[in-house]
Amino acid sequence: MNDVLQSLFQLFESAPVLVAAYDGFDRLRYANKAFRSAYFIEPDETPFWPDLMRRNHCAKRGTVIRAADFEEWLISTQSRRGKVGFRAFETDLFDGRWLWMTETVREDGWMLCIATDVTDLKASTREVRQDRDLAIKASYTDELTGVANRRFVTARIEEMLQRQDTDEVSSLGCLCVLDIDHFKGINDQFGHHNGDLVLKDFARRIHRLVRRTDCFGRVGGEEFVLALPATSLEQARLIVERMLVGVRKSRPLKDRSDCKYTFSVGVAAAQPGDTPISLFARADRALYMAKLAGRDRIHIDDASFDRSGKIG
Ligand SMILES: Nc1nc2c(ncn2[C@@H]2O[C@H](COP(=O)(O)OP(=O)(O)OP(=O)(O)O)[C@@H](O)[C@H]2O)c(=O)[nH]1
Repeated sequence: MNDVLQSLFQLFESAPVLVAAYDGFDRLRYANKAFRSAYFIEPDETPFWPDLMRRNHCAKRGTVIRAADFEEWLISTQSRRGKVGFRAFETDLFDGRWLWMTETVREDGWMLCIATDVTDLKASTREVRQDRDLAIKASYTDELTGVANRRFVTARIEEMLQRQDTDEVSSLGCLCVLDIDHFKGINDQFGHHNGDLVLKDFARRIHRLVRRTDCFGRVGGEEFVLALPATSLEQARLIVERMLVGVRKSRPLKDRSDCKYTFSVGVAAAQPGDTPISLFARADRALYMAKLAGRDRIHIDDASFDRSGKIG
């Protein structure tokens, strides 16, 4: 086996295809020579993907990013990156090359990237393919905040519910419904445009605390969901508590330091036989309880306790 691994490693190093592996935290753990050269990575470096993209973008090298605002592009891309088992797309580099990039993702979040140079391939129809990729991206993205939309998140919840390879109820995962408190009041007091900025601030803050294996998206006006596969109620509670603290500190409007906001969360643990609708209904009921109890808090669905017997 060691011989095979060694030969494989040598083949990767000499191959013209770009090969890389990222761990569940999106840290580069392996890149062959072709990959390191395309993205300007030293042999002993293991950067996080966002840092790698940011530094290459600043130096105008590596991937060409056409978005006007790099950080907004990053949030939008990260909210879908590594959340599906496999995807493939065309991308171009500052050096003029076009790559056909594939991403294969394991359940624990590790990702294998393999890219081939397709610069000379069907260049005349490239624009059509790019338009198709942009349309696919748009169909999964919430236009205002850039995070995933209802369609994308629902598909991830379905996948979470299909992973019934365990008897432990708590390890199927949890669904959280997050809703900004008194959002109508924010619109009324600060105006609709500023209300939009609050929504964007919320999406950005929550997104920072979302793990690669989780999925966060906007499903309605001021309503968001967070799917946490293979996560116990106790772990879910800890994750959401950190989000509540982060949002409490936020002052989302530059010129209005008096503008602050909170949100409430309902959490339900997935049960065997659940559908996205039944699970969402329980989390939504828990959200209602959190609102009733005074807002700016988390409420865990009572049935989730009953069935798992304990928290976690
Ligand atoms: N600025 C802005 N407002 C939106 C958007 N979508 C929905 N809204 C507003 O969000 C508000 C939601 O208000 P409600 O559902 O009454 O709830 P709330 O005021 O947040 O109160 P609680 O949820 O009970 O804490 C409504 O006034 C909507 O018009 C949007 O994209 N941008």
